[in-house]
Amino acid sequence: MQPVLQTSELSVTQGGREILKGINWQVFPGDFTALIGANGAGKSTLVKAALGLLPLSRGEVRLFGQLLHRFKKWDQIGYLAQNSEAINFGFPATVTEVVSSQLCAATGLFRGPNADQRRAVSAVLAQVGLSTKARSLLGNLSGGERQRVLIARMLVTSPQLLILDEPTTGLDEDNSRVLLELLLKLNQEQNAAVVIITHHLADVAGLVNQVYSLSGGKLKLPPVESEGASFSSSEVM
Ligand SMILES: Nc1ncnc2c1ncn2[C@@H]1O[C@H](COP(=O)(O)OP(=O)(O)OP(=O)(O)O)[C@@H](O)[C@H]1O
Repeated sequence: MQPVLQTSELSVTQGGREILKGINWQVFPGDFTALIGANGAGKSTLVKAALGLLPLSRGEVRLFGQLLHRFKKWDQIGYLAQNSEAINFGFPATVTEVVSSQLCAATGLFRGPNADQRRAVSAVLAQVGLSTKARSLLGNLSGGERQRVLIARMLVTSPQLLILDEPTTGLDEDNSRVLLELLLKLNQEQNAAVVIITHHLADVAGLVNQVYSLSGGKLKLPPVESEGASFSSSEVM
């Protein structure tokens, strides 16, 4: 089976310091992976580098088998960055417009969504519990609702690889559970690969089938046995 994400000897240097040191990592269709590690370990750096958002100092990345610089099918990948609060939510757009904007690559920026796309937007807003807010301006939403708009935007293209950087930050207990259940459903029913960066392993322990730990610039499978997750003690080579 071809990995949807593969890094080979990936190294990243930031501010003169080597943050990631020769990381070999593979994510396969159907994987549900947690990426854990202390603050500053380099988790966000790893996923950003894997998505071409940061330069590599060494190594290579393949997405769906393609070298990163040749990869074009970005609608196959959904990425939710950390700290979505940094996004300009004052922009005068409605929830529907923001989610629809993700479909622009298919329709062109100045053409409205077609009937299928409008249905997809409605469906994804229902999935994240925002149907009643479809016409609301972003600026009038709570922090948790904004986070759910970004999640809906990420999901509307039905990506096969979902990467979420601490996605439950700002969500209450109910909405965190709804999001994790939705990710599990996409994983199980559509075989989507999910990578979730989290500091709350207990919240995802029953969902994930592997846990990688980042420490000292290296990626490891931690030596833990847990129900619902298979871990081994080896370092990922
Ligand atoms: N632009 C930058 N210039 C210099 N150093 C940076 C830059 N961006 C990140 N770093 C450093 O890289 C290291 C890894 O940061 P990163 O955000 O990837 O960690 P993280 O594991 O995601 O942390 P957290 O759990 O706190 O989100 C940190 O020491 C950070 O200070």
